[in-house]
Amino acid sequence: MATSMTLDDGEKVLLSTVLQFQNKLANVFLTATQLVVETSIKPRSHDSTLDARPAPSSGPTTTVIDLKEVFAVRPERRVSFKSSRFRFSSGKKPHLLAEEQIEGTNAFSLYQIKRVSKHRWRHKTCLFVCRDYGTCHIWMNKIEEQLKNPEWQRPKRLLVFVNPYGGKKKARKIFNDKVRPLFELAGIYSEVIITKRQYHARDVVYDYDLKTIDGLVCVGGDGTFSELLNGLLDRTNSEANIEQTFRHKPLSPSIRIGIIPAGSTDAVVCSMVGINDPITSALQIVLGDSLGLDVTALYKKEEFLKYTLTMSSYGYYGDLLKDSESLRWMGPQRYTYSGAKKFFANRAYEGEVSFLLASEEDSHPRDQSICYYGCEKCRQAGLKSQQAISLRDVPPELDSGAAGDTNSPSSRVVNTMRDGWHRVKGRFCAINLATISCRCDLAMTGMSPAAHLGDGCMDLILVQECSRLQYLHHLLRITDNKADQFDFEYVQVYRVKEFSFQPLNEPEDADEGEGEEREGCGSRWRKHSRMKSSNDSNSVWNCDGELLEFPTLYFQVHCQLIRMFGRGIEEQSKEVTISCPMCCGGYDSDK
Ligand SMILES: Nc1ncnc2c1ncn2[C@@H]1O[C@H](COP(=O)(O)OP(=O)(O)OP(=O)(O)O)[C@@H](O)[C@H]1O
Repeated sequence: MATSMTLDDGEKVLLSTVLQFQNKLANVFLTATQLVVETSIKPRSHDSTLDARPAPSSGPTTTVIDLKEVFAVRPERRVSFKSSRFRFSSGKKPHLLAEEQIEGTNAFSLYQIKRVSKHRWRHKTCLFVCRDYGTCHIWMNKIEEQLKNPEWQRPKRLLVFVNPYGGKKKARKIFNDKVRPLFELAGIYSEVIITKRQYHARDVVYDYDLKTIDGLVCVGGDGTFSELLNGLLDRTNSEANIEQTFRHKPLSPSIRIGIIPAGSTDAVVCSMVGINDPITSALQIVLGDSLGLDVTALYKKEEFLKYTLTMSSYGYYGDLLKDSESLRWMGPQRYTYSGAKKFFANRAYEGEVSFLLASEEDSHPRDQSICYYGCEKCRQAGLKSQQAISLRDVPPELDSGAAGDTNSPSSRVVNTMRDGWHRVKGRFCAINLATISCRCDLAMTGMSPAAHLGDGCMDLILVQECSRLQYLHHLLRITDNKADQFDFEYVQVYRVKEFSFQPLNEPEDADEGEGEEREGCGSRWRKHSRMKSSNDSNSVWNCDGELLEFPTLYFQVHCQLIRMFGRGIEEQSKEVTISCPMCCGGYDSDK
């Protein structure tokens, strides 16, 4: 069975035999990355070992299975090898008529990803029947060996946090019914922690022996993920003696994080996968793909507060969050209710935003280039940030004088300062800063549809004071997949690297000396949600769904600081809906 032949594409054949596939005899060739099945063949009658014929050329009878998308190989019940006696029992599932005269099985199934509509993944099984037990054993072992390809970095041990409190409170069920079976099938051991309180996940991450696991998984919403992210980054910095001072350079953790959506918004998952579907996310973790995500460091003036990843908003979304906090009993509906309430209030807040524009080559939020799987912009940015890691530019001089106006619309003044910083003074209904596109059920293309996952930039969206009707137009466009939500005179959007906001009336610090401090930790971890420094003329910040009640903040984005399990959004046109009753119908993971 072992062979020295190669396929047409030059891949070395590791194993080749005649097997039974879809009730037909087939030449099957295994390489390090593929299983090539050539059907419509007759075995040579004189060949008692049923060794395969020469390498197949691709044609209509050739099926290529990409092993990168296979996550398990499992024995099946024994089946007659003779194709005339190979029959299915009733129904879709290929339960086979067993012939159990010889001990051990002669059949195995491959568990492979299948793409269904709208970025949704499921899995299918492909059954192969061998002539005898020995052949089956050799095939299964050899395939398992290839699935352990170290380049694919598939996790074997995971620490899983399940938040039973977030979203519709279904995280536990989602994990047990939909995720755990897939992890077990893929041979992944998972230690499960059900979170008991706020910051439980963060505290565990801080103390856990991370060397014993290949990744962290959060079954929850953006808030739970944010806790893991912050715990992990704080710990990584602390262990590397990096002080989280103003504009510090955080170190990238070596461990990856995966998210199974079970929250209210699930913006991180939607932006990474294109859909909030627990099975799809579980399958992406199982396959071990990696994705670098930008992370934004957030400072209160010069004091480091935390890292954020989705959206930080002042004005409308800040007020909305504040109002919805006491309505958690309503579940995700609370956001719709508070959203309507704050829309009718139609408040605007006065202040000054300063930002450092991304360079031209970093693209623009309205260039309509969507961040898809294999995104070239993110790849280039990742390379660039690796090279430039030690060549950080000088800190901004926020107080330096204005050097001139750029494209200043009548309603405001945009000043460019000597060091490339821009400044806009005005009254704003909303100031939104999106590190990633922030897709969710209500806004399927996201708050900033062309934002990238790992280009080292944030999209700054400024909505100037406007009428209710005008604001409604803008909001409706966000929920409309095809319309441009930035195409209004009162909306400006910029791609930026750094950003700061100063309200017109700086409130006095009410939280000096308050807040929780974590001992033995490089950084100070405060309970920011308790921090209050607002007054009536100011709004509050909604940072990744957490309320920060003082307005003067500074943000700096770090290119691909965290590595996630996932592959990014696949372009719809490349997705294929596979419907194969012979081998795919039986073991759908969504059953
Ligand atoms: N057992 C628990 N009891 C109370 N709060 C908890 C518990 N476990 C975790 N939490 C907290 O629940 C908060 C909300 O969780 P999460 O973000 O996952 O859900 P969500 O807010 O509904 O979803 P999203 O953030 O996507 O809108 C987190 O900040 C987390 O600290």
